Amino acid sequence: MEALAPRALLLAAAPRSNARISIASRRPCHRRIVCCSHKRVNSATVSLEWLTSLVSGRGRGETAIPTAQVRLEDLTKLLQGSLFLLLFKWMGECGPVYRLTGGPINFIVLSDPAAAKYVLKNYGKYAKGLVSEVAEFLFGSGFATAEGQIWMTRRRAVVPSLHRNFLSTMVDGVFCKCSERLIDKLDKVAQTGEAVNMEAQFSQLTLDVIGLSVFNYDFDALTTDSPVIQAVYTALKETESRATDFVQYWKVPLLCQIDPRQRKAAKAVSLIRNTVEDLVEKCKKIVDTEGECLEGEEYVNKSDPSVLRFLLASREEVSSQQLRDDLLSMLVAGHETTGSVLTWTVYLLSKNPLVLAKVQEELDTVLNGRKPTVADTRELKYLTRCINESMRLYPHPPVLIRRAQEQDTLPGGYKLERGQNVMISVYNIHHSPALWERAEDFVPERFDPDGPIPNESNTDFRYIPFSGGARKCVGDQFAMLEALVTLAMLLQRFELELVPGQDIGMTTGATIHTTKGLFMTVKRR
Ligand code: HEM
Repeated sequence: MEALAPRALLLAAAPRSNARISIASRRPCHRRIVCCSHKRVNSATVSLEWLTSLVSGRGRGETAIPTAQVRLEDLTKLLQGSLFLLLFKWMGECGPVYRLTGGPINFIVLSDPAAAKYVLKNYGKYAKGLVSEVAEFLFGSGFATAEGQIWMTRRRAVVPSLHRNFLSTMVDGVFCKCSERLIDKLDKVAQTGEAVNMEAQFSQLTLDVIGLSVFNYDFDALTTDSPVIQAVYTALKETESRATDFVQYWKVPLLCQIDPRQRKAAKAVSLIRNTVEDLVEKCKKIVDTEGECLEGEEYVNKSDPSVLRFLLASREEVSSQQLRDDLLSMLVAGHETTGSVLTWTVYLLSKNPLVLAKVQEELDTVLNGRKPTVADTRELKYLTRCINESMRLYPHPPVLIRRAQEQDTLPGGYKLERGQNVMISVYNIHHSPALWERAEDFVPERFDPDGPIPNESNTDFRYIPFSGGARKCVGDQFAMLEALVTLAMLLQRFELELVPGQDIGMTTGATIHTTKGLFMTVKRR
């Protein structure tokens, strides 16, 4: 949820027509960002060391933390919205702990599992901070970004709704149902031989899944192309932008009414909120007419096992607005994340035919053409490792953000001031050659299929696709089952081949997206 397009860095680095920037070899001008006395020069030869050296004197006692050098050639990646790739490059230059700064931006970037573990396990000392502030316009007081007491109470209320009994009901009632819908759609495509954008299909499928599971509402996005998908994407992009805007102009209501970006974001948020509100109202009416519902394990056996129904049935007192914001949190957090996991897993499998063949052999042995049950998913060990490995290579989101609530010292002796923003680069940790053999290769076997499912605890925070500590993902089991069932159904039925000649670039919209889609041809097996 927190991947960043560093607008302030971008603006600071962009060679504007009247930009006054200094040449690397000259003494840096120690005034604020737009320094004044240096001549304009050919942008191609300009280094931006001045930008980073501006703050080299900042924060006494932090000298042990090197500062990343932002250069002009970094602009392309910044413009493509793939800051996380630059964070990786800077890790190579600066090591696993460094400072990233420019204009109002000042982050300590962590690519070290011990430091990440420390920060994630010390929620309280390290709050969500910046993320909560910039995402408030979307999530309101929803528990995905709320802090302190609200977060604690609401997380406690929601977690039982994702009980394993709930998940087993979901496998057939929702995951298989939505996958069948996708299969029907792909069957038609297979007959025409046309290429299909699988990224878009997975985004639609996961919206249908989260709609049914959280609200018992069928968006039917696979058939009708719901506007909610674009709205969620727009709102998350706006969250990213706000995290790195030079001037927080969006705090001024009048400017929000004028600025096209803000108007677009406001429209998107209002669409999402209205949708959630309608669904809550509908469900309330049903619950009222049925009288008191059952809770917990008994409850999930009822015909509507949605999270909303569970929360309405619970004895926990909650305002309508808080309920709506919590559900919105789940809708947004649970949609694109799983969609992106499906996209990149299918991409990786299509690039690794031997791995794909092994997956299909496992599917044929375990399922023999059947739909998977919960028990079957436990036997799909190799496919599970493919998903685990896909989330290592493509973590969603690629960075996590926290803010130090007090002065502190990280493992390794790195001192942080109170209020310091921290970026944990999950992408860097997952790609670090110091931590992984053949770090850039897709090797599902690196996680023993007969061993435990990799997580933050059994890898000592080398593997953290669902984060760790108190704010760890609440939907991790849900997401893994959803991905397993979808891929099992899809890959036993179809051969998916990448359309040749595509440039599958990466960008972020909280999760890692492709830049132009993932076009594939589909053939029945
Ligand atoms: C493979 C898919 C998914 C991935 C990779 C993923 C990843 C994450 C990560 C990394 C966090 C923690 C962020 C942080 O530490 O700052 C998180 C939080 C969260 N996720 Fe997921 N998630 C996935 C699926 C889901 C699903 C399906 C749901 C809902 C059913 C969900 C609901 C949430 C919520 C509500 C939070 C906030 C928890 C809190 O702050 O207490 N996620 N997710």
